[in-house]
Formats: sequence, structure tokens, C-alpha cells
Amino acid sequence: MIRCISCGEEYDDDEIIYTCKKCGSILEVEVDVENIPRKTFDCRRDNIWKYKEFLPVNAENRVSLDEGGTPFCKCDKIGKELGIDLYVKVEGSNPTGSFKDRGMSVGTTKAVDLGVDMVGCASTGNTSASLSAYAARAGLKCAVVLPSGKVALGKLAQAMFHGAKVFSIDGNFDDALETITELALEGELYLLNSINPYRLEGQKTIGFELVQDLGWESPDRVILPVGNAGNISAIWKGICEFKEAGYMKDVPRMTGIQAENSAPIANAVKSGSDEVIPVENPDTIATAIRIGAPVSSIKAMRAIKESDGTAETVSDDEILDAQMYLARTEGIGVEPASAASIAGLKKLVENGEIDQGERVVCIVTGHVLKDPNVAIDACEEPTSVSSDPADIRNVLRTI
Ligand SMILES: Cc1ncc(COP(=O)(O)O)c(C=O)c1O
Ligand SMILES: N[C@@H](CCOP(=O)(O)O)C(=O)O
Repeated sequence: MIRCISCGEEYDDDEIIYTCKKCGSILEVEVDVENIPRKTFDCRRDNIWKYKEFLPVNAENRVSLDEGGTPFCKCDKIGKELGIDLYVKVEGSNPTGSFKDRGMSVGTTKAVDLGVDMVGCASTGNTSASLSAYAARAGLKCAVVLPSGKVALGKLAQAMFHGAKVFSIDGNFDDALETITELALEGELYLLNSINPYRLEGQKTIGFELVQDLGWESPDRVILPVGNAGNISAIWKGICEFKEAGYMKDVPRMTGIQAENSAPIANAVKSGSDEVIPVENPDTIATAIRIGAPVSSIKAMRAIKESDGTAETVSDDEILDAQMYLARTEGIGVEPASAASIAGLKKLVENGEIDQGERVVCIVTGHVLKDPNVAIDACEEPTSVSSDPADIRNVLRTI
């Protein structure tokens, strides 16, 4: 059953609906978590379908590229420097290089359940990269609307290469979402942005996995970048469902990080207000989170409040420093938006918000190769030498 998160109005599973007809708020899918023993998941392959009892779609129709089961790296070098116990969940290891694959696997399965023939999304890049791959896998037609000039190269290449019809608009992501939503409401296509509650059902498996990765225990805190705010909402839903199912006792503080000039949720949290005021012209080098009007802001604010969490902002320089720090200290290559979680972690430790010894899980959401230009611009050019080994040896002895 689908339920409005604000007024509680209920809708059938087979209704194509994105917002509540009664009050206009956003929706979530209700899942029955009773009578699923924890041992159900033993000896199953490590992908999101391991938790199929929690996924409200027909698993027989599953559209899957073996997404989920991502690396969970203990990062002792950074952890020691910051005085915490740090784990990093590497979502860039998903099939198309971001966490979106979890959501698209369930979302396109729902599309198959419903019998639609065209799916679509607006995107800052990763959503379109993922949807175009899963649509290809499912044999569905796919249309994506992108903000012109603001999509990282790797992501654009993926959307084009998997065969989506790619539209580029003169506007930002928020404008693109408005455009594609209008087409979805006309019945032209099935919308698979995170306003679609089935998308988030796939992403809640990040919450499941990190609890299982920690031996069925909660970390003290989960930190992640926030853009359209679906992921923080989904992970919190997953964690609440595992708690309700009786698999764990405690819950983590959900901690969202936004880029300074694209920070409507962090601004609200920091000012102690419940009202999220959209940012008119969002901007940041982390194009994936260059979003001014997050569609899941109500869910995200609830996740932060209910978990006694927080939100913080970081500058582009802090993001770029953290991106390189993670790559060179722990060997984990992520795109700029993902590095916001590490930049935010550092800031929250420095200002005393995070206690020494806390067990923290940072979600890094996308792969470094998504945005090759940012990575290359941050580095020294390769040193030109002759093929004579002596030339290289001379240089090696200076480093
Ligand atoms: C790499 C990356 N990180 C973080 C985000 C933000 O996630 P959300 O929009 O669910 O808040 C996105 C896009 O949404 C993304 O592509
Ligand atoms: N960063 C996202 C923005 C769209 O978010 P969605 O979760 O609502 O699809 C992207 O990759 O496009």
C-alpha cells in the first residue's frame, strides 16, 4: 500500500501516483516487516534482492545488474586522525557507479509490474546514467532531461551510450524535474526520480547493509551528502524497518551534508526551523547535489529530527580537499558530491559536534570517474620523459 506521509491517505499499489491527491504531500510505500526472521538472509548472494521480503515489487520480474553488496571499508588512517571509528560504504562500486542503481533496480521492476513502456527522469547525471542502463536491461524506452552544461562527463556518456533519449534544457535540475514531472502527470512516461516512492525502496537497502556489515548493530552516526534528499530518507526508512523487525536495538544519528550554496535543508536545521526554504540559484562544483528545492525535504527533515541527527554545509574547497584526502589516504576514489560526507565529517569533528570514539559510517555515493574533469584538474600533469629508464630514475629519487 502507498501512504501519504503527511495526511495518511492510502493508495493501491497499482496506482501510478507521485503525490497525494488529497493534500499534495509526498508518498511512501508501507511494507509489512513482521514475521521475517533475521536468518532469512543467511547464505544469500550479496545484492539488494537478498532482502526481497522487504522490497514491495514482484521479485520474479526483477530487473537487476547485481546491484548492492557494496564494499564497507574500515578507514583506520582517517579514523585515527579524527579520533573516531570510521567506516566508508563505497556506493561507487555499483554497476553504473552510484547508489542510484539500488533504486533503479526496484523502480524499473515496478515499471515492469505496472506494464508501462517508457520511463523517464530529470537528472544532475547519476539518476540518468542509472535509469538508462536499467531501462535497457528491462527493454523499456527511456527519456532523460538534463541541465545543460552542468552534468559531469562520465554520467552524460553513460546516459547517451545506454540509448536513452537525452534532452538538455536551459535551466537547472529543479527546472528539469518540473518539466519531466509534467510529462509524467500527462501519462507520457513513468517517472523514476526519487519522488517515486518505489525508487526509495531500493535505496533503503543501504541502511540494511550497513547494519548487517556491522554485525547487526547500529553505528552511532550515518553521514551522507544530500541533494534531492531521497537517499537520507530511504536509508532512515530501511533502518527503522530493521528496528521494527527486531533485528537491532539502537539507531544512528542521520547527518546530512550539503554544499554551501545549495543547502536548503542544512540552512533549516542550522536555524532551528522546520521549514525548508528553496534556494533560488543553487551552485557548487559538486554538480550531483546542485539542487535548490529537494523533493523529499519533509522526509529528510523527519529523518534528522527523529534520529536526533543534524545537517552541515561545506564549501567547494572543503569538498575538493576531502575528495583528494580520501583518495590519497585510504585509496577510495569518489566524485565531488560524495566527498561532501568526508568534508562534513571533518567539520563536525572539528566543531565538537561529533564525539571522540563515535562509530561513524560515511556513505560515499558515486565513483571518481563520474567526473574525470574535476579529478584531472586537481592533479599535476604527467611528467614527460624519454623512454630511457634513467630519466624516470632521476625523477623517482626526488619524490
Ligand atoms: C553522487 C551523488 N551523491 C549524492 C546525491 C544526493 O542524493 P539525494 O538526491 O538522494 O539527496 C546524488 C544525487 O542525488 C548523487 O548523484
Ligand atoms: N543527483 C541526482 C538528482 C536527482 O535525484 P533523484 O534521486 O530524485 O533522482 C541525479 O543523479 O540526477
